[in-house]
Amino acid sequence: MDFTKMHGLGNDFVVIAGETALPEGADALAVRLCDRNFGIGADGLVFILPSDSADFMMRIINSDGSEAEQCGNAIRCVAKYVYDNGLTDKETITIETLGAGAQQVQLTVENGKAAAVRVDMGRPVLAGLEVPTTVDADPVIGHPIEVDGREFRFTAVSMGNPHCVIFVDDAAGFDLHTWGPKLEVHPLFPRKTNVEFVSVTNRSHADMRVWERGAGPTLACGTGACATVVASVLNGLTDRTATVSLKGGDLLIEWSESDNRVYMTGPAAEVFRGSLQGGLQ
Ligand SMILES: N[C@H](CCC[C@H](N)C(=O)O)C(=O)O
Repeated sequence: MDFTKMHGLGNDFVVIAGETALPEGADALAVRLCDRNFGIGADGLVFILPSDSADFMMRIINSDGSEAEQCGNAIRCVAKYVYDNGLTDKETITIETLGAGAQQVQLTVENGKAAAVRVDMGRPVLAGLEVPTTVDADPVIGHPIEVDGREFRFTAVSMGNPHCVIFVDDAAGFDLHTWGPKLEVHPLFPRKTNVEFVSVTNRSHADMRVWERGAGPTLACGTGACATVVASVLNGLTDRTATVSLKGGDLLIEWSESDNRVYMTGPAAEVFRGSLQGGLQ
């Protein structure tokens, strides 16, 4: 069983193509392969599968074995993989995910390889009960949430997966490891949540650090960057097009006023290829 190690701004994945459906035990396999000491090491395990409604389907399993509905950095990696490996010759393709259906993906090709990738990440879901949260409001902006005696104010956004966006003075210096895991499992989020700490520097730029549901601290989060710009607009802090700087690099995000869809542009990279001894067991 061959695999390809890829990343989007350091948010890294083991990518497996060629299966016709999600294999039995994909959760346990993700835990094993994503282990950075005893496995390959990655934030998630990604399967490229056939689709009835798009050119390809992507399914993503976090390193803790939980399946996510959507993954922005992984979808750019999948787009690069299918083009670079000749599974398609189209530079505009569609990829289906559980959380957003068939999404249009535009490749920028350089020297025969996909370089930058622009993804239609779909429409944000802002109704609190649909994110989901337990807050019956639409949208949920600046809502109080308390953990260990400390109160934060969050804005809730779903990009197919849930996000808890909190504005702080210094995202890069914020104590992500203390507060991220507590907020990830807060009862206000029935399906847990990704947590973004954001400091806005001007109308077209924000710094963001992320604690991901099911993966912990990652260097970048594509859906989180989308949620960051949506929340920043809802809070009157940025314009609808902004660059989000993550620990692993920058993503350009546009929340289009005309179609209410969020577009994400960023890189994807292949690091190495390998084969799994003993297949998918
Ligand atoms: N951990 C996320 C999935 C990966 C999202 C992130 N890596 C991205 O690039 O969007 C979740 O459980 O919702």
